[in-house]
Amino acid sequence: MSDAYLALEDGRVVEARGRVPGRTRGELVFTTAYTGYEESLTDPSYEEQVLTFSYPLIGNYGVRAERFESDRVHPRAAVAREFTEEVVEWLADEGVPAVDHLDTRDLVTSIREEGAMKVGIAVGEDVTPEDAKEELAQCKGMSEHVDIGAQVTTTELTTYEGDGDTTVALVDCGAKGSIVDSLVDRGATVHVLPYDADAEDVSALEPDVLFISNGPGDPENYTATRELVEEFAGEVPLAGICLGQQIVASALGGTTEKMAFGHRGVNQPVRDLQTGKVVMTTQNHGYTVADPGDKLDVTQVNVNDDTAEGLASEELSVITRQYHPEAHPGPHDSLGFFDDVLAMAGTEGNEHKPRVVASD
Ligand SMILES: NC(=O)CC[C@H](N)C(=O)O
Repeated sequence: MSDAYLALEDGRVVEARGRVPGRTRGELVFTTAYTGYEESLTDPSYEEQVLTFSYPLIGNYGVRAERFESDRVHPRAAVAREFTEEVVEWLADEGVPAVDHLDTRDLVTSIREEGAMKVGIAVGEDVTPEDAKEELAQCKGMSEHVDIGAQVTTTELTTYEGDGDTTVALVDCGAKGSIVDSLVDRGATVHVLPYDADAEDVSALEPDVLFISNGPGDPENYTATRELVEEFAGEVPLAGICLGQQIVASALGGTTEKMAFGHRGVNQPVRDLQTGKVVMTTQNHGYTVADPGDKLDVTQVNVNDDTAEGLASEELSVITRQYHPEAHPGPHDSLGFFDDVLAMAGTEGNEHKPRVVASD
C-alpha cells in the first residue's frame, strides 16, 4: 500500500511516497530548472498548477525567505524525485501537498508527449487511488479559471519609492517581487496596482510607463487589464513580462494560444532578431503569442521552437518579453530589459534616449 497517488488525465494512476498530506488537483507541468526551487514555488504564475521538478534532488541548499518571490507557495502541490526534510517542513507549514520517490523522468516524458494534463492527488495514510481519481474529476483546465487574477493580485495600491525620476504603474496580475526590485534598483518609483485597476486609477498616478506583470492562467481571461492596454497604447509607453506580453499582444490585435507543454526552466535560448545574439533565459509559461497582430513586431524568438519571445512597437513605444528578464531563478543575461523600459520612458534625468530596441 502506498500513501500517495497521482491520477493523471491519460488514465494512469502513479504511486508515490507522501511527504505532505492532503488532497488537491491542478494542471500537471514540469520545470527543468536545477536551482531556484524557492523562487519557483513562490512564483504566482504557478497558481492552480502541480509543479514537477525534473531535477532529482530539491532542497539541497535549504529554504530562505529572502529568496521568495511572493508571500506564499503557489503551486497546488509539489512533485520531485526527492525532497529534503527542510523543503518538506516548509511545504507542510504552507499546507501544500508534496510527493516524492516516483519516476519523475517518466512523468516528464508523458507531459512532453501528451501535453500538460490535469492531475488529481491524494496523500495520507488512508488514501486510495479512487481518492486521487475523485480529485481529477473535479479538476478544471487552466483556461476555465476565469478570474484567476483575483487569487494572486494585490488588493490595494502599494508604492515602492526609487531615487530617480521615472514613475512606473505596474499592474499586478501575480507579479514576482524581483520585477519590482529590478525597477526600484534602477531608480524607478513603482506603484503596484490591482489586476482590475481601471483607467482612472492609472491616470491618477501619471505614470511614465504602464507595465503589465507576469501571472497565472489564460491571458484572454484578463479583460480589465486588456482594456487598460487598449486605453493607454500610444498615450503612455507600455511594457510587459510573460502574461504581460500576452495581454499586450491580445489587446493590440494579436492572438494567443495554449502550448502543448509550455516552457519552464532556466536555460531557454532566445535570439534577438536585430543583433543575432542569443541569451539564456528563465521561462515559465503555458500560453504564447500566436500572432502579434499588425501593430507589434516580433523582436526576439525562441531558438528551440521559434515562438515569440519579444515584441515591440516603435510607434506606440511598447516593449515586452515572454521570458523573465528579472531572473530569480536563473541567469541575469537579460536584466538589460529594465534599462530599455526606463529608457523608453524617456524621463528627465535619464541618460538614454527613448528607444524600443532591446540591448539584452
Ligand atoms: N509567467 C507567466 O506570466 C505565465 C503566463 C501565462 N499564465 C502562461 O502560462 O503562459
